[in-house]
Amino acid sequence: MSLTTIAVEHLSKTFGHSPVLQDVGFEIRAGERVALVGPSGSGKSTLLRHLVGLTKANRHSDSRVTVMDRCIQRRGRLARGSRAQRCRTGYIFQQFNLVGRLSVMTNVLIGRLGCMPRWRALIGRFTPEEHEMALRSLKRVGLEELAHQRANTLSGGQMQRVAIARVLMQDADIILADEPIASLDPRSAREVMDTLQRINEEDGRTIVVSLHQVDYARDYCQRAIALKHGQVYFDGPIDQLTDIRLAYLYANAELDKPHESRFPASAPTALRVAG
Ligand SMILES: Nc1ncnc2c1ncn2[C@@H]1O[C@H](COP(=O)(O)OP(=O)(O)OP(=O)(O)O)[C@@H](O)[C@H]1O
Repeated sequence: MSLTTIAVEHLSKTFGHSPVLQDVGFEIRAGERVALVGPSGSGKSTLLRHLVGLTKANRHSDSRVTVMDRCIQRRGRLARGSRAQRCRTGYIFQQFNLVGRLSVMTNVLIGRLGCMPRWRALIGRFTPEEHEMALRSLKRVGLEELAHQRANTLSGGQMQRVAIARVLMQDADIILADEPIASLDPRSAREVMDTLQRINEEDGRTIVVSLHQVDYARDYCQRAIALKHGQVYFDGPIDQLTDIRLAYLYANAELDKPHESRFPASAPTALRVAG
């Protein structure tokens, strides 16, 4: 397997008459911790959804999304087997998406459904090994003591950590987190980011996390990909996403011109900085 774990080429997406992503391209290596930043509406969620085939690119574009050497979609068509591939990519949402009336343990076990034989998934029968695995996952996010509590009795931060434990059940090599801390208080947000960082460092799982709060990106990620108006505005080490670049990222203006490209420039204003 190559070191590149996610490759996006010429990705364009238009909703109605609104271009949301325009010729986006980048590569992410296995084990990286990448922050996806940019103003509201710049296309962060749309981009993440393309990586798992939940959204398809424009048909007429020459786009391609490859994850762990397997094509997910090409020219706006899902590749055969892309659903199975989804199992290897965990997805965490801002709103946790837990089933509130079920126990924490059952919510975590649900993460295993996509990897089980269909008949067993249909009747929801989990093996003792899967129960053990769920307990281990809960332990890793520091919530094993809450295993039998109903999910809707947890705090937001705890719910998000349960969502991370659920992703661990997939044994996914890649975790995509779409604004996982947007609705959390600062302390819970740190706990969630600490958990993601620990999983990245201990397991080498690749983490791509979209964030509104750039301070968290600076504290927890090595690299930033910044989107502006659906184009890659910056791609490089997080410490080079300077205050002035951030000011321009969030302002209605352009500062940087392409230079020192590590990958083919995907947009006329993209700044790519070699790590
Ligand atoms: N299914 C859809 N149909 C139509 N428009 C959509 C759809 N999904 C997203 N959009 C539009 O695409 C644009 C980008 O949305 P997206 O959610 O990807 O941005 P974002 O950068 O994640 O924003 P935020 O940070 O506010 O979540 C927005 O204008 C949004 O309204």
